[in-house]
Amino acid sequence: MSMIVIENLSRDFRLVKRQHGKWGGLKSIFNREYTIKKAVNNISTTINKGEIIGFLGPNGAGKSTTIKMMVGILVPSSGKIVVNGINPFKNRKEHARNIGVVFGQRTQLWWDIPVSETLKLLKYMYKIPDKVYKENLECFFDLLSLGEFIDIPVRQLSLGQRMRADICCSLMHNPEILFLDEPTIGLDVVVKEKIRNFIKQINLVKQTTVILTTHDMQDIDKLCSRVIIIDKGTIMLDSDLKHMKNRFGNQEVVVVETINPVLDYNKLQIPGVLSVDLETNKLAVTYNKSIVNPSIIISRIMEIAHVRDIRIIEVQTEEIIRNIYEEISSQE
Ligand SMILES: Nc1ncnc2c1ncn2[C@@H]1O[C@H](COP(=O)(O)OP(=O)(O)OP(=O)(O)O)[C@@H](O)[C@H]1O
Repeated sequence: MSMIVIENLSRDFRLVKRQHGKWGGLKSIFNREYTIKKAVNNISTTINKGEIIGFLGPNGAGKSTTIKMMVGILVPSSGKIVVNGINPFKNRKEHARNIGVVFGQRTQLWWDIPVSETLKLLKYMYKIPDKVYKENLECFFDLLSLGEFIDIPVRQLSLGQRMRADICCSLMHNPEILFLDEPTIGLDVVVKEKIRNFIKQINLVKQTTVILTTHDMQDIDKLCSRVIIIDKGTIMLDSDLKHMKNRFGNQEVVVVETINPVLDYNKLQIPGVLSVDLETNKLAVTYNKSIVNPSIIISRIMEIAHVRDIRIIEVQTEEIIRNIYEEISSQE
């Protein structure tokens, strides 16, 4: 079932053109000229119920602008956007009941009151039935360890506690879709892991659709089944995560520890081998796995060395995304 349908969606911003020279500032007051910035340029995609989408792109690519249109706080310049059957901008009230939103950089909680009071206010605002409120509070209490800080005013919370509170509040009304903008930014590894496990669990149990923007590739690896990469307002890649890894991450490295130094390493110059790095008693062979099978490389190594240990290292998502960004920028 389609949860979000986007067709030829664009959003322009009108920027005042700076006039140069001595009288430039004065001239631009009386005779304004504008340039048009195409922040989102004719994008189309469909997101299904229960998907967790990593919405990626370099700084200024158009991620936040797209999310703001999905959330209903920015009106598109052209094109169509339907979220759970609703036009987000025209039916903002109805839309608000369907979505949860968390921006990592700023909180949506009331600064001076404890999280427990905020939750009661949300119950009232969203008209959350007693049963749903109780069930969700019980479920989120343990998963997010709310007990540590639920009665403390928000302004006294650490970043990790505040983020857990924000995520809890965004889900109390059982939204169909959760928008997360950099949910793990600035958090320590333990809290990051807690938040990722929580999102995964909610997605599994409630089939909540999740749209996630992040610059942390561990978020992508641990959560997302699909990634959409945007740059200069245009979708550059919309792919299943596994498929993306196969397409762009076709390199692996065989790392071998040897008993004696390897002398005859020229025997490893076979088609598909990209590089051979040699240290005393250590050898790292990088190869294209769609051209050569690691077993061939390993058997060649066995012929020329006494092996103590052998490992195959997969290329990390971080590196794959970096390769894709580099490829995108080299096409400009
Ligand atoms: N209100 C605005 N007025 C003018 N230009 C804007 C406005 N909002 C965004 N832009 C421009 O639109 C482009 C896309 O911005 P956007 O914030 O959507 O990028 P982003 O992918 O979210 O970047 P980041 O990862 O840095 O948050 C940028 O060039 C930005 O300067």
